Amino acid sequence: MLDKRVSRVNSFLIKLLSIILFTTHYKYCWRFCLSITMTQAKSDKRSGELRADGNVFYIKRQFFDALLKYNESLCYAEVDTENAGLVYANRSAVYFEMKLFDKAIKNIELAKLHKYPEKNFEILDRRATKCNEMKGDRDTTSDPWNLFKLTYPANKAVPFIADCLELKESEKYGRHIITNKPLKVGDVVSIETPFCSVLLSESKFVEVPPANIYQRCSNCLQDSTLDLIPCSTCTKAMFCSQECLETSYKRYHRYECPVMDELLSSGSVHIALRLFFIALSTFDGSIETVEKFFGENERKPTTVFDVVSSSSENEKNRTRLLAITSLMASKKLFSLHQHGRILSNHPRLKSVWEFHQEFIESFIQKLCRISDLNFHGIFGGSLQEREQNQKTLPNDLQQSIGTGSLLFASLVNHSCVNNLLRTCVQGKVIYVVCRPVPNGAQLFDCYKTNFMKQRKAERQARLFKDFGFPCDCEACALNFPSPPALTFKDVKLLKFAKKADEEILTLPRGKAVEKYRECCDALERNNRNYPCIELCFLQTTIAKFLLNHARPAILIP
Ligand SMILES: C[S@@+](CC[C@H](N)C(=O)[O-])C[C@H]1O[C@@H](n2cnc3c(N)ncnc32)[C@H](O)[C@@H]1O
Repeated sequence: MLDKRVSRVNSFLIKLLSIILFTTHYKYCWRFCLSITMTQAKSDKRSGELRADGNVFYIKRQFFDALLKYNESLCYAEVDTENAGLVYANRSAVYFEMKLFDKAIKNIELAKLHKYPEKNFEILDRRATKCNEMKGDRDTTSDPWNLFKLTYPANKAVPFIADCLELKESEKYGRHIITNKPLKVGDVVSIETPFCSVLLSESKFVEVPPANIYQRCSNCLQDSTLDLIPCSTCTKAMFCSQECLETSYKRYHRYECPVMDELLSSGSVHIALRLFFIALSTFDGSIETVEKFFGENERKPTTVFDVVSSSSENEKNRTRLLAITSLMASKKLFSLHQHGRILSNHPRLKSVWEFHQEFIESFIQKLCRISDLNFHGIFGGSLQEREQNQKTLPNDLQQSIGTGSLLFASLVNHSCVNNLLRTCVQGKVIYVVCRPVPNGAQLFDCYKTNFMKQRKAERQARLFKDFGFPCDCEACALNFPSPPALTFKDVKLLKFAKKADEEILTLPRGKAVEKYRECCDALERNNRNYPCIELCFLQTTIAKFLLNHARPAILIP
């Protein structure tokens, strides 16, 4: 009994003490909740451990895993020590074994530039000589860019889209894109580099490749067969070239570098903050000028079509920033807690945040609302070679690797019976025509609610909830039947379509391209029968082909 009373008194005293401590030191408790993780520092010890892990994979001829470990090791290598040189030399050995002789030579040069021990230069020189002798041995004809080229001359103002595309505006559709020329199935109408894109390191919503940040360029999202160079300061960003490194540093990485760990685990916060950093750099770091510029141009609706091709790069970026902030925004209210936490602890931006918090919050809130309707997923194929007996599943063709803000694609409206397919090659977003489009007609993407996969009520509810418009596309207005109610009209074509669908992923690249072209022709010639099961099959087949063809040309064993 006595014990019980003592224990109750004790627990009361502990609670009282905690309350006193919390209230007297609440300032510090608050600070503790607010603190952020700064990016992990370089460490030769860690670099050495990772290199050793890479060597184990190299010996087992698991080159993909070896390169990943070497990349991580490079990121941790301290500046001006021999560690980086040793890793570059090891990477050159992997590329030599893979018969990628240009990459092997490039890595030998990098090793020499990064303090690789001079006494061992001889080993590298011998490898370089062999590379030069064996160069040309490897077939690189399977480059996806052979197929992904604009079908028509480029638009003068927007050079990455076909010149037949025009921007229109109407009460019903808002801004939208039409063609002033009939378009055929298979036509490539845009190849867009996102204005800003971020690599995902993890995501609650989609599966992201492991160690994604050591697989692709942090700036343009290219994979470069893992031949990347590290940021010289942080351990969480790699680049496909010196140019990408410098561009990224100039545009945003100088602000991201100290807080990369925090950004990479922050999901969609990352892209909103990156856009804010780009805005800041575009105005030479002056938040006052950013505020003035957006204040003055607030009511000036701008699109990518307003970018003046003869203007300076900085002028173009100002217009592009206005085009981003002119995109449609949702009405949701986003929590800016995480953004604020990062900025208020940022070693360079603390005071900017303190004195301009109101403007920064309203600017970031706007970006979050825009991202809700307009940011696109960026996809990439796995870089790792599969085992022969492992069947390729359509869902595995491309994985989510990043998020991007796209100035042109964000002007393309939705239809449940879309006439465009979207695919991604090396971080660029490509639109390919998948149904004939007559002169003057609108181009439509599909916001994930295709009539072949979902019934009308379900599609309409989702579109209204996520994008706020009542869809009355052809499929919704004419009540297109969804499978299994969808019937066939031409049994011969149905047989062809089924066979093409079965074999498109297993044919060698060249043969697959021929089959794809046959499918495009069949879709073009039989469009009058739309909708029917055989044409829907053909569309699924070309979609699969485009995803598969967009995968990296060189896979790593
Ligand atoms: C990515 S934006 C497309 C461009 C947009 N129309 C504009 O003016 O900026 C997406 C928004 O466009 C509108 N939208 C897209 N497809 C539509 C359609 N089929 N009918 C009506 N509005 C549509 C919706 O408001 C949607 O939230």
